[in-house]
Amino acid sequence: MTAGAPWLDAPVRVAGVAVRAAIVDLDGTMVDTLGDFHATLNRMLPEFGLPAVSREQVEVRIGKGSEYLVAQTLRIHLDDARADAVYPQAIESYQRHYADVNGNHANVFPGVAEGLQRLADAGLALACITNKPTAYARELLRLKGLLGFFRVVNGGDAFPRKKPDPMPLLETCRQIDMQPAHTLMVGDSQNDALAARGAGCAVVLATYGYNHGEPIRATPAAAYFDRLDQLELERDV
Ligand SMILES: O=C(O)COP(=O)(O)O
Ligand SMILES: [Mg+2]
Repeated sequence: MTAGAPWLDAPVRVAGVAVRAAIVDLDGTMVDTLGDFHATLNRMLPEFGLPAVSREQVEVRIGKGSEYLVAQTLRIHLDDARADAVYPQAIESYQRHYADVNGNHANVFPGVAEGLQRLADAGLALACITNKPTAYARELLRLKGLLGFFRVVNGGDAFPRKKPDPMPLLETCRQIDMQPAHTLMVGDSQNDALAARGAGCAVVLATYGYNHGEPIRATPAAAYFDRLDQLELERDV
């Protein structure tokens, strides 16, 4: 082994893939934030004279960023023209309420802290990519005691394009000085898998996340996991 940072010298086999870094999604992978999204939307909607939404209605609209969530929620009761007309005020209201709600109705999924510790102990560099705004993502990770695991946290506003575009993964690999081929994407949705495929990263997917209401096993992945700390991991490959 040559001198230098341990992650440059020792690839780790995770779910059969030799990697030196892992990029981990936030909502639906590390933290169950459905309650935060639900509470925020139900503070926003009455301001526009609209009825409350159910958790089920929110769940299938998570994962493509706040803009998509708000635009699609407005369309439950409004036609496209009305929804487009109120959108600018609605997204402003949503972001204001989200800042207040962030983390209050959210829980870390079982096995996540232990799983991140295991990946870090194996020598992997860790980064977080989410479609939620960076400031909210950092605050949520801090509140849940997970921020310290990550060298970088990039939200949906960090780059001109969001997942499923590969840009956030490619830019994050550059920031942490890793090749995409040596970087594993850990996510919960088809969005994460598409971004990973476009970037040339392998992907593993959580079985407990959101995935827009679709069964996750329909999306090709190196592995599917029920708990992050149960991912197959082998050192010194
Ligand atoms: O849709 C969002 O705001 C966040 O979703 P993600 O953390 O799964 O990317
Ligand atoms: Mg997700």
